[in-house]
This record gives sequence, C-alpha cells and structure tokens, in this order.
Amino acid sequence: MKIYEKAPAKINLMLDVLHKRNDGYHEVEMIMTMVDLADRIEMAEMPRDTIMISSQAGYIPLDEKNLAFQAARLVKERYNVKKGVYIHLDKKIPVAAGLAGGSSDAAATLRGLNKLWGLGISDEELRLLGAELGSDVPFCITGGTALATGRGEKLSMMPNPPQCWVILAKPPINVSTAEVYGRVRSDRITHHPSAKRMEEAIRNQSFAGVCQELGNVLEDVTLKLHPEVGQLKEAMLRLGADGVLMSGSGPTVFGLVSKESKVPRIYNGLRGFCKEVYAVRLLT
Ligand SMILES: C[C@](O)(CO)[C@H](O)COP(=O)(O)OP(=O)(O)OC[C@H]1O[C@@H](n2ccc(N)nc2=O)[C@H](O)[C@@H]1O
Ligand SMILES: Nc1ncnc2c1ncn2[C@@H]1O[C@H](COP(=O)(O)OP(=O)(O)OP(=O)(O)O)[C@@H](O)[C@H]1O
Repeated sequence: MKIYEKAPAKINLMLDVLHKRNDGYHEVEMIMTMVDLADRIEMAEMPRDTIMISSQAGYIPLDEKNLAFQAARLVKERYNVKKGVYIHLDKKIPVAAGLAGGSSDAAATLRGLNKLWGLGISDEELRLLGAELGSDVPFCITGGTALATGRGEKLSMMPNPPQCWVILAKPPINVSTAEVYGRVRSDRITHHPSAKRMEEAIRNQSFAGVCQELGNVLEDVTLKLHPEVGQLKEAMLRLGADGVLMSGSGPTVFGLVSKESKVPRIYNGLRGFCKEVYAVRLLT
C-alpha cells in the first residue's frame, strides 16, 4: 500500500515574541496560514523493519537528521510498530527558508503513517507528537489559519484571510532559527505587532487591514545580520506589493497582492534580485 500526502509551506502574518522562558524557548504570539506551495510525500510499506528516505533534492539530509525520518521513528517507537517504511520527499518548498518545509514534511509523515499503519491516532495526539519534533509541526498537522501561542504549539483556529496572491522570494543566504531567537531582546522590542488587530482584519475579510497589520519582531534581528533581506522587502514594495513581510526567522520575504494583473511585474522584477521567486495563492 502507498499513501500520498501534501506538505504545504506556511507564512507568518504576524509574529511577536513576549519573553524568554526558563526552558530556553521564547513565548510567542503568531498568526500563521498556509500557501499553495507544497512538498509531496509518498510513503510505502517495506518488507524490512527500517526507515528509508529518498528525495530528488540533493541538499537535505536523508538520515536521522531529516524531520520526516524523526517523525517516522517517533510513531514506530510510541506505537510499537514493527514495520518498515520507505518515504520519498518531492521537495518544492525552499529549504531553510522560514517556510517550515521540514516541519510540514514531518507533519505530513505523521498524518500519512497514521493511515498507512491504521493506528487511529487522533488529531490532538498527532499535534502532541508533532510538538516533540518542532514548534511549527503542530500547526502543520492541521493547516488552515491559526493563532499560535506558547512556543508555537498551542493553536486556536480562525477563518482564512481573504484570498490573494503571495509572492515569495528567498535570497541565497542561510539563517539559523536558533541564532535569530538567541539574539532577540524581548525587553527592547519597541513595536509589538497585534494578534488581536490581525485577527479582526481576518474576521472582517479586510485585505487592506491584513496588509496593515503585518509585523514580525524577528525581522529586526535578521535584517541586521543580512541587510539584503531588507533590500528585498523594499524592492517588493517598490514593485507594487500591497503588504510585505519576512516569514518566520527568514530569510524568505513574502508580498501580498490583491490584483492578479500586478503579479507578473513583481515576479519578473524580483527575478533580477534572486533566483528563488514563487507566485502562489493562499491555501484557503
Ligand atoms: C520562526 C518560526 O518558524 C515561526 O513560525 C518558529 O517559531 C520556529 O519553529 P521551529 O523551526 O519549528 O523551531 P524549533 O525547531 O522548535 O526550535 C528551533 C530553535 O529556535 C528557538 N526557538 C524556537 C521557537 C520558540 N518559540 N522559541 C525559540 O527560542 C530555540 O532556540 C530552538 O532551539
Ligand atoms: N524534510 C526536510 N526538508 C527540508 N529540510 C530538512 C528536512 N529535514 C531536515 N531538514 C534540515 O532542517 C533545516 C531547516 O530546514 P527547513 O526547510 O525546515 O527550515 P525552515 O523553513 O527555516 O523551517 P522553520 O520555518 O520551521 O524554521 C535544514 O538545514 C535541513 O537540512
């Protein structure tokens, strides 16, 4: 038997850091949603009791460092499954981009193995398992649009934002999420984006409101380390995007665009700056 799962990328419409916790993580408030750019994951039973990963992408680990491997190992251990699985990752989401590519692969693997092995694990239990793998994984289990609190694992679902185009541009630099959080001084944040106002804009289906309330306190840190991320934001705005923000800890910048006729100009203009540019829709 074979199972196929889609693993979409996420963007953070707002991200606020409240304070650093004793366990080293940061207490956050984020509103996340999914975009129509997804990895495709194939899971097949194997005769031997082992986990095998393959991918067409040459630049991700295929051993126990891969989050899909970790997800499969966790399910096997926790539910005492003595079967093997072959997992193929067809990567479409840029890697180490701030788009939760690895987290979404892990979430899709948890969902897929639940079906492949007929384990009957509830969504709530899948989210708890996901939290053991990473802070973004529980959201990726459910998808949709949600307010995420705690270290990102506590979710409260909300309606999807009004449909629009999302232009994603990833500059060719590597950003470490741990380093970015490590450099945040929560007591020195001067402007906190508002989850309440963003939620209101979404509930009112106000595209202008969503654009106005975009905000990510991790931007200050990443833009200081990599000024080209700031230049990319400016370029996107200049080219006509209605609202622009860095996703997660970066370095991907996304632009929201309501008019389809504006998309080619922004897309083509950005291709002059960086190779990895995508024009997609929100996953609503
Ligand atoms: C930046 C975001 O992607 C926004 O959605 C997430 O907050 C990070 O999610 P993630 O990549 O799944 O993060 P994890 O794998 O759980 O953690 C990576 C590292 O980021 C830091 N980290 C992460 C989440 C959080 N709330 N506080 C943190 O300080 C920790 O140093 C941790 O060791
Ligand atoms: N299935 C996977 N797909 C992509 N990267 C993976 C995977 N498993 C492990 N990794 C490793 O994880 C690191 C982060 O990759 P990923 O694409 O998940 O980052 P990200 O988009 O910044 O995630 P987040 O937004 O959750 O911080 C990479 O350095 C990569 O080597």
